[in-house]
Amino acid sequence: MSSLIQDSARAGASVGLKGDRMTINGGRPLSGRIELKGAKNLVTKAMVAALLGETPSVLRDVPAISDVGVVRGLLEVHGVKVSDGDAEGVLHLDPSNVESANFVDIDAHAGSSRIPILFCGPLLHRLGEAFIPDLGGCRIGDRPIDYHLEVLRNFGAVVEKLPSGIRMSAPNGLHGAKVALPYPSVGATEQVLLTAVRADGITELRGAAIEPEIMDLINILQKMGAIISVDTDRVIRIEGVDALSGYDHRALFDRNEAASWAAAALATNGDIFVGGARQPEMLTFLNVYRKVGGGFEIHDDGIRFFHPGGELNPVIIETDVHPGFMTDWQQPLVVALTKATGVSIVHETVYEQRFGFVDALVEMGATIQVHKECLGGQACRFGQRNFKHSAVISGPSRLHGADIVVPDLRGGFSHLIAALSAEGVSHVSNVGIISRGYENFINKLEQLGADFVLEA
Ligand SMILES: CC(=O)N[C@H]1[C@@H](OP(=O)(O)OP(=O)(O)OC[C@H]2O[C@@H](n3ccc(=O)[nH]c3=O)[C@H](O)[C@@H]2O)O[C@H](CO)[C@@H](O)[C@@H]1O
Ligand SMILES: C=C(OP(=O)(O)O)C(=O)O
Repeated sequence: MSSLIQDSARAGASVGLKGDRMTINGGRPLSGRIELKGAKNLVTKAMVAALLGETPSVLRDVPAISDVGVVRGLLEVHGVKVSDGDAEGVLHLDPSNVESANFVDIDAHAGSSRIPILFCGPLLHRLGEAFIPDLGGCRIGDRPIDYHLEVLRNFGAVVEKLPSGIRMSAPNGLHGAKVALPYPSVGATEQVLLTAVRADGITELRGAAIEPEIMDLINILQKMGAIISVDTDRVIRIEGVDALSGYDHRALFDRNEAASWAAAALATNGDIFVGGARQPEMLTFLNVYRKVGGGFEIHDDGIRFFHPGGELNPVIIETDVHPGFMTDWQQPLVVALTKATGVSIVHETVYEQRFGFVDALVEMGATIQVHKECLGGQACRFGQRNFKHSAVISGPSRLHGADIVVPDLRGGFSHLIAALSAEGVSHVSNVGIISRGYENFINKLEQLGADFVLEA
């Protein structure tokens, strides 16, 4: 096992560990049981929410992924004492010293993840100012932060762009506002929540994202003392309160990791029990999985995903905001679709550049073409903008081993399962990036019987 990858997950190294390479001998079905912890896309935000409390918080089921390490480092820079609990996956977050912290090291966190932008509201409430370094995250599109900045201005923040990041202040405090998002952005919705809960007065957010991870963040904020109602048609109302306390919360499971292992089971002819996965948050994924021909069984303690034998079916899907088909599920599923008999279409409507990873699949023998047009669904924001955001996948293809370089988190997982399902040997570089969002993926692959060697 690569100690580099495991250490990075614990200590929270920021990005991919270049040089980390796996040699994979493909063609073996992945089979066995793995356990999920909390969702990357909730846990990191829940950690930021602890900044809003006047007393310590306890977060449970925290995965050992590098994105958690990044947020931990940022919180510590701001004076939050973060310590591991007695049990695995428990974090204690004590924000009592935030006001006296001297955050000189903030630049060291530039380019590490997208989470720093969510520190704005809590820091403006506590300190009256915030400095946000340049953001990181997967390069799957331009990923602007214009909605975030506009939202913060609506609350009364003054935003100043600097060469190395953004400085923000709130000379007159933050006040509840009427906000309408042009697109239901997950991050901008979280920005509103984390800012409005302690703003003076009432906030009404229209066009909100309603992903399960956002609903769990609302659960946490309510535990802290916030007053938030979720109405129909993407409207969220927040009554600001004067003070919030800490929380004790078990994080929602990682449905994106669950979908990734489900795709791995299908692509490798395997059978994987994903402990901790739940049906309600995966309803849309399960419908597509069934249409493709994947087998699943729902149990109280998880979901079993398996290839039932026979041919897989092609599908036409469109990624979308919740309750649609999550964009983060798309990349691993495309690998399974290379094994389906016929033509599948995947129209990516959330990110304009999320098909870069298919070049490696084509090199491995897949037949995939990407197009600028909106294929197989409704016209989306990218149709007129020259982005290759629709993929046509013709199968079934027999993939063969190749030398590939992991481009991003989900693309990296897709490359892994492509190599595991291929005939022959593949060399996959830059695999450290995968530990941004997949806890102990090396151990899990070992548990599932994958045949590979790690080179540091
Ligand atoms: C850490 C985390 O939770 N990441 C998730 C989060 O990312 P993230 O919160 O960054 O994604 P958003 O929902 O904000 O982005 C959706 C779309 O809105 C656009 N946009 C967003 C903000 C903005 O200010 N301006 C703007 O134009 C983006 O470029 C993108 O095209 O939601 C995505 C969509 O479910 C997921 O793929 C990511 O895994
Ligand atoms: C796009 C993703 O994450 P991030 O927003 O952290 O880059 C993802 O988890 O697939």
